[in-house]
Amino acid sequence: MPFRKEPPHTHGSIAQSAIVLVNLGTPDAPTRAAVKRYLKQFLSDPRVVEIPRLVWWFILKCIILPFRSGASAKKYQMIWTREGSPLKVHTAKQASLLAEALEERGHEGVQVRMAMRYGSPSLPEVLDELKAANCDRIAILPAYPQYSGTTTASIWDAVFAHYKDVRNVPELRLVKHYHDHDGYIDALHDIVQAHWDAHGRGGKLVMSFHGVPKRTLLLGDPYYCECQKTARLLASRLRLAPDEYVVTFQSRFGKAEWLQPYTAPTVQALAREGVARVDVICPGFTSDCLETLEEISMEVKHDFEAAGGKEFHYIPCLNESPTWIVGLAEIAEQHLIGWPTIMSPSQRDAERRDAQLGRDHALRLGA
Ligand SMILES: C=CC1=C(C)c2cc3[nH]c(cc4nc(cc5[nH]c(cc1n2)c(C)c5CCC(=O)O)C(CCC(=O)O)=C4C)c(C)c3C=C
Ligand SMILES: [Fe+2]
Ligand SMILES: [Fe+2]
Repeated sequence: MPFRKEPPHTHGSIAQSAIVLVNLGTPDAPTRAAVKRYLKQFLSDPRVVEIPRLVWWFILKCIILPFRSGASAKKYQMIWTREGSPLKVHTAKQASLLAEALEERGHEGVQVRMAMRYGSPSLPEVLDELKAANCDRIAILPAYPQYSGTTTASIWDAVFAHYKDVRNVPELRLVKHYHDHDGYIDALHDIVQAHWDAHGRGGKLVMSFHGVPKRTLLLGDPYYCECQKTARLLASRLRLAPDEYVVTFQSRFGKAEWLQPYTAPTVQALAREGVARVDVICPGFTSDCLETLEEISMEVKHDFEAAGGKEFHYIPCLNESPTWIVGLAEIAEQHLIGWPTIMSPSQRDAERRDAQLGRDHALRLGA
């Protein structure tokens, strides 16, 4: 197999470390054409839709893309901001705040980038850019706290596919999950507590996670269990009794059964049982996006009120909350261990001397 052309190895150059914060992706614009392009790439991923390729290709091309693209574009128009899609805006800010936080914690020269699994900036372009910046150690940090084959592993597929025809592959670290990490749970706790301090407290805390087909759980995907563990840890940090919170799953796609209970029917049932106020948080989303700002804050709110509920409080995602940036830095730091990102001045001098020796050696070789 031919390998991609790359510049000759530079003897004696000082390799850098990098972190890539990878999120799902989002359309480039809230238009039918852009949403169609995005959905086509997303829904063609065999990790996301597992039905036989030819059958799915037909359904996607003839039914899903023609009908869903326009409807989804209208939803994106409702949440779009002047800076762009909320998912991308928050992920970009998180990446830049993470770089600052790592620097404050004494890490030198760690390049932090955001990338999207679908859409832009794409993983391949970001990984190429890091290669050009001489990054020979890369930690891939998915924006998903809970591992799922449908999301996390799909990022890994894209990373492996990218390096398949690269000769000099960097050292890679893949963060699998952080659903039970103290920094993540603390950040969730602070967001809920701040909301309660400002707006009082409802009768029930609904923790709504993105769903996946139930079949994936039966076939070994740990996603459901990781969501349950996050919920349990958050409830315990908030000192909630079991009857004070409920775990639900949203965003069902297609006709198959997904993880249950579904969010919308659950809040409707709560309203009918006389729960006047619900507080809803989406702990599996680290950035606000279409699924939280439109589906939860608009559609599910409407369902709750139509069933007789009085007050629907949506609690925002972690976004750029200060405790979350600390949490992200702690998670990143655990995966930087052993990489020379913190050096004493004498270690730094030794590294520079060694690089010079490498360059002298290269000159003697005529390289
Ligand atoms: C948080 C983790 C996510 C999992 C798990 C997940 C699985 C999953 N999603 C779909 C189908 C769609 N998801 C869509 C949007 C969307 N999904 C996530 C996250 C997870 N998805 C996010 C963050 C977003 C929002 C993106 C944004 O631009 O804001 C969409 C597109 C929107 C729409 O048309 O409704 C689809 C479709 C499947 C099939 C799946 C698992 C099998
Ligand atoms: Fe999704
Ligand atoms: Fe949705």
